[in-house]
Amino acid sequence: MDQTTDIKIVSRDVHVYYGENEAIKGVSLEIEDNTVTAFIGPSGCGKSTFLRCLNRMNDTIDVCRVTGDIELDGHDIYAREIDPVQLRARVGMVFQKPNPFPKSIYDNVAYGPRIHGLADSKADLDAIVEHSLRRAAIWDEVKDRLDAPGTGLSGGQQQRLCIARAIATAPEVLLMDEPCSALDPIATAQVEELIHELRENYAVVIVTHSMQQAARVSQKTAFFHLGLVLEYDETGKIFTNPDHEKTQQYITGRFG
Ligand SMILES: Nc1ncnc2c1ncn2[C@@H]1O[C@H](COP(=O)(O)OP(=O)(O)OP(=O)(O)O)[C@@H](O)[C@H]1O
Repeated sequence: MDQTTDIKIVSRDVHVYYGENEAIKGVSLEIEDNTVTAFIGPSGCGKSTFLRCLNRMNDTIDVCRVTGDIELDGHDIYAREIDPVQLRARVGMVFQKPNPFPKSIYDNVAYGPRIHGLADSKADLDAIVEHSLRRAAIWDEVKDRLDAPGTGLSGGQQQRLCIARAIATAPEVLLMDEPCSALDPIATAQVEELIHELRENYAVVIVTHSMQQAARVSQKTAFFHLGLVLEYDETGKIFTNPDHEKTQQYITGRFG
């Protein structure tokens, strides 16, 4: 069997500054396609900051400055000709708190395809909306009320709607910043199951505070500490036999 995995994103010597504060201090990492990669590490070590570099969400923070290289399929995402809005359609993001637009369920999902001109007709758009909601494992729950407001759904449903919204622009990468932290255990299990399935089509990168979640959903894990990646390996290795003492201390709950 062919064991080679395509590399989707490469970062080289990435540094991130908020004003004078250096939050990321030289991170080089290769993120594989069709793989769930977990970012773990103590609070404030830079996981979200680094995640936001991967689709240039940090551009929206005035004091934030990024140096180094990040390539998606071999192309520099910080190159002058790259439109960050187009980039974010290819590298979608799901946030900690479900944040549906104050629009109908249908329009939440249709929004991205509309602004990116991905549908030629109403039938096309309907098909994209249905496909995205099915892919996000929420179609059966909402198909009879597509005109109802997205904000009226339960927290877990809202998060799956946000995942459907991210999928609707046909991204290649999905970034998830603690996507289950506002969800109850049942909704968390549904989203974790979904993450597992999404790996078939996307490179998924998830920031999580839950060791159990990282162990359950990811194949690769990066351990962040004080703005550096101290260890990056197969998830099984990180959780059973890490190379670094700090990783061992963190996964066994001795700090963080
Ligand atoms: N918008 C911002 N403006 C200024 N400093 C920021 C901003 N966002 C993050 N920082 C700082 O950057 C550092 C890394 O924060 P970041 O949120 O990336 O860490 P994290 O590992 O994701 O933390 P947590 O697990 O608590 O979410 C911290 O020192 C934080 O205070």
